[in-house]
Order: sequence, then structure tokens, then C-alpha cells
Amino acid sequence: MTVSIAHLGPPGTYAEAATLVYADYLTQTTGHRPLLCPYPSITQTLQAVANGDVALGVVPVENSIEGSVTITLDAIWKLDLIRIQKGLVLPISHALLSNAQGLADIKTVYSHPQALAQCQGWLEKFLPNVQAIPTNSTTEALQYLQETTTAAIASGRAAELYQLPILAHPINDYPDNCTRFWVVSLQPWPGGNYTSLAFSVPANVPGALVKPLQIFAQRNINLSRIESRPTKRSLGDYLFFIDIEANTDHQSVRSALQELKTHTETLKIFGSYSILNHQPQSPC
Ligand SMILES: O=C(O)C(=O)C[C@]1(C(=O)O)C=C[C@@H](O)C=C1
Repeated sequence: MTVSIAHLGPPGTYAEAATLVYADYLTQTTGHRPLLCPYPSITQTLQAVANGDVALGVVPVENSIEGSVTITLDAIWKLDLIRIQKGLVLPISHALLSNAQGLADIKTVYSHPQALAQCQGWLEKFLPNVQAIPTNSTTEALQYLQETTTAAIASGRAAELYQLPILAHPINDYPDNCTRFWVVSLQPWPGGNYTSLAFSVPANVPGALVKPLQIFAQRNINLSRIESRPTKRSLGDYLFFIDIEANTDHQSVRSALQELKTHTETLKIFGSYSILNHQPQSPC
């Protein structure tokens, strides 16, 4: 049976590039080529997995310049059953695509908010008076390029795919730009050396976060990331997303999670997974 993988589309997005990396890995390990299914937004990609419309989904989680992809974290928290199967890191190199003669003709630039943010400094320096308009994906931004006063931030791969001219490349503010993606599904997976979880704390009182963090520290379990997101219930009320460098199969992790349950209001464990080591020829 062909496995379907949902990702943010249309074709040409960085999420599609990450999905192609995972599709190659699946083809090599199972002998079957999966089917790629583009969705118009990250939320719809995750919803397709939660509904069981597709077996897998690939979503961006964190960028080295701009930090968390908050849409992904919020949706994963809401969609209870989502489990992480793999992590993968993709180098990101943004280009300015446009049919304009030069930068001076550009009045509007379109892109995904993460891409606009990763190029903020470049935009301020080279296109200071231009209006930046967010789109659902970098590829969606390309539909506005019929006008010769518009530009889009997308990948060199997208420029090639849609035969669009590149005015400047690379334009990300820092050269070492990477985005981490998660491959998610409804199935628990045999695991790896990373575990991701999130929790809300019972009340906004002093030290509410100290205890959960101590539980890991006391067992010598290393935290590789901590991120807060508003619960959206009231101002100052937060959820905490944590990545630890250990597997839920380890006795110390199991006992930490047991204890954590008693110090949190809601605890969600998204699973243990390994990182796919991918060495691309060139950035996407
Ligand atoms: O719009 C795209 O092309 C995406 O794949 C989304 C996305 C993101 O949400 O972070 C993925 C990687 C890059 O960091 C920029 C944008």
C-alpha cells in the first residue's frame, strides 16, 4: 500500500523539500515510494494526519534564526493524538524572486511570515520602504509575481520549478540558516534519543516551573529545548514545550514522567524519535 505524506504546499515549499528527504529515506528503507500530498496550511497538514486522511505529515518546528514555528506548536497541542516519528534538519537559503527590472521597482514583498522574519535585516537594508505581506507558504507568495512591482521570498528550487527570475540570493540575515521539521503520525513509533512533550502548570504561582525542571535535572536528563506558548486562557498563563535527550523506554525517563504528571495540569508526550541525518548537496 502506498503511504501518503501531507506537507505544506503548493509544490516548491521548504516543507516539500523536507518531505522529499524523508520520502527518499522511506523508499530506501521500505522499497516503496510514498505519495506526497500538499495542503494549503500547516494547520490543515496536521489536521489531515489527525483525521487519518494521510498516514504521515511533515511540519516545520523551529528555525535557527527566528525560533519556534508557533502555528505548529499550537496545533500539535490541540490535536491530542499526534505523535512524532522522526526529526530532520534542512538548511534554508532564501532568494528574492521577481519580474521587476531591479530592486528600485519593488513596492510589495510576499512570503511566509517565517521567511519574512528570517530576511528582516536584508529587507530593511535593501527594500526599506517596501510593504511586507504574509502568505500561507513561500510558494503561495509566487502567485503575486505577475505584477512587476512585487517580489516573493522563496527558495532557489521554487524559482527553478516555476521558471521565475531571482533578483538576489541568498538574502537570509545569517548564513547558517536551518529549520527543524517533525515527521508526525497517529502511530506511536519505536523511538530514538529525543523525546518531546508539553505541559501546562496548575497555577501561575512562584516556582511552578522549577519543580518540573528539577524532575529532569535530578535524574541527569538533559533538556535540549524549552519554549513557552500562551494557553490563550488568560494573560500570563503558559504551556511549556520541552525536548529531552533521552528515550521514554529508559527507567529514569519513565519515572520522571510519572512524577511530572503530579506537578502539571495537563501533560502531553509526543513521543521519542531519532533525527534523520541528512547531508544535502546544497541548501534548499
Ligand atoms: O513556506 C514554506 O516554504 C515552508 O515550508 C514553511 C517554513 C516555516 O514555516 O518555517 C519552512 C521553512 C522555512 O523556515 C520557512 C518557511
